[in-house]
Amino acid sequence: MVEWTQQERSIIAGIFANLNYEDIGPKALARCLIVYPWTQRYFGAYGDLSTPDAIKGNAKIAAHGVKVLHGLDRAVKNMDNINEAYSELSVLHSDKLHVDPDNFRILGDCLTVVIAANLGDAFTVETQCAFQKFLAVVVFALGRKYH
Ligand code: HEM
Repeated sequence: MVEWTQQERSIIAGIFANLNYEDIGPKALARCLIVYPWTQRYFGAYGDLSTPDAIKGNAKIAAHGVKVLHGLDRAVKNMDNINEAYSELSVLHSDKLHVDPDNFRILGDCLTVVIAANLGDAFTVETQCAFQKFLAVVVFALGRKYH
């Protein structure tokens, strides 16, 4: 079981309490698709992804970016039982969507970049440590139902 310090808990809660989901979610997913283009293969039904501008202006991608970010709320609200919180989403991404689980880490990295750019100096080393740990636990939980 993962142990969280009070400081880690308050940093994670603080990041999400101040997060603009409609801004950060689309930016993180768009970066993922642009910087790591093989991740586009799962979004074939989303329309034009042919250029970085097309991806950044794609409303379906933007909406899905918001949805993914809200998917992380589940972990924030269940810090002591993240595996259980993600068991259904893990099955979905593995059995139904066949998303390569390496991509979870990649998306997490893109999210880190976007949040860091947004927070500027407030994204301290302590903030990055707590957020990185949080993402590692989420990525592990999402990968649990792969077989
Ligand atoms: C932080 C990691 C991730 C979280 C929290 C997450 C969360 C979610 C959520 C909440 C949904 C909607 C499920 C539903 O409709 O019931 C979803 C669907 C989906 N996810 Fe993820 N996801 C993550 C990573 C990824 C990655 C890395 C990819 C591919 C590169 C991906 C591809 C998809 C696709 C293709 C769908 C279905 C979209 C659709 O139905 O239009 N996800 N994800």
